[in-house]
Amino acid sequence: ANPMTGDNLTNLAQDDAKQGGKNSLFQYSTINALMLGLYDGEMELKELREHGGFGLGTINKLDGEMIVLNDKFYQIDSKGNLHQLEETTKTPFAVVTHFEPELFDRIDKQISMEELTTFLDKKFVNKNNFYAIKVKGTFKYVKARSVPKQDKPYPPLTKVTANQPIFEFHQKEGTLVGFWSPNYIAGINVPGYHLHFITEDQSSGGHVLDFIASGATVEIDPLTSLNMELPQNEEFSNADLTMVEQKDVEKVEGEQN
Ligand SMILES: C[C@H](O)[C@](C)(O)C(=O)O
Ligand SMILES: [Zn+2]
Repeated sequence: ANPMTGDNLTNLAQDDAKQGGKNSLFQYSTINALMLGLYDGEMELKELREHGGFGLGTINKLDGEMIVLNDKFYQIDSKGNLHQLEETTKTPFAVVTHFEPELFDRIDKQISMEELTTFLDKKFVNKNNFYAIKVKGTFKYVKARSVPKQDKPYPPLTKVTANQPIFEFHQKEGTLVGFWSPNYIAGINVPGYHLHFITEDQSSGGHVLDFIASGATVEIDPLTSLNMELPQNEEFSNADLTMVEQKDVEKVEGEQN
């Protein structure tokens, strides 16, 4: 058919729209919904992958941490064990993009999370854009958590993370996968840094609380659009998503102590 005829254009547009276009941050549900204990979504990983093969999230029933890397989906369960996820798995909250880095750097000395985030803050010149971040290399130390699978009635995320399992890695090869989001996104997504970790030997990882990198590559993909899909279920429809304290989100996402 003539490439310029409607059907091809429509298909192209549909493909692009399906993928949310280039440089787009896709998220399913919102961080406030997750904070309230909305741990069951309809989005299958097969569909999520259409929006990006790079990012993070969790799994229905809050069954562990999810890392999305190179179009594959990994779960870190509450024992710290890594499992590759079936594409029929569903997620209640996920953030992904088609990772196409535009900024590159190399770390050849020891650098803490504090130092690296300060360094990256300077790179994120447009504080109203989103940025996807990949840090791959050797880590002197990584402190990460996972979350145990929950039963109904689901407790709020603050309650779950109050006794979260913590994993510490020493002298490990691995990759940090995640995002930096502007402060105005509070309530929708996690302002600032949200990083997950997967070891190179694909044995473990988790939601990053702290780290010291000692030799790694840094790749950044500035994201200039946001595509959010809202769960169409009873719980989401009935939730008062304004009933979340931002300080609780900071506590849940950062170091508890
Ligand atoms: C609940 C889980 O820790 C998740 C989605 O990685 C996060 O909120 O940071
Ligand atoms: Zn996380």
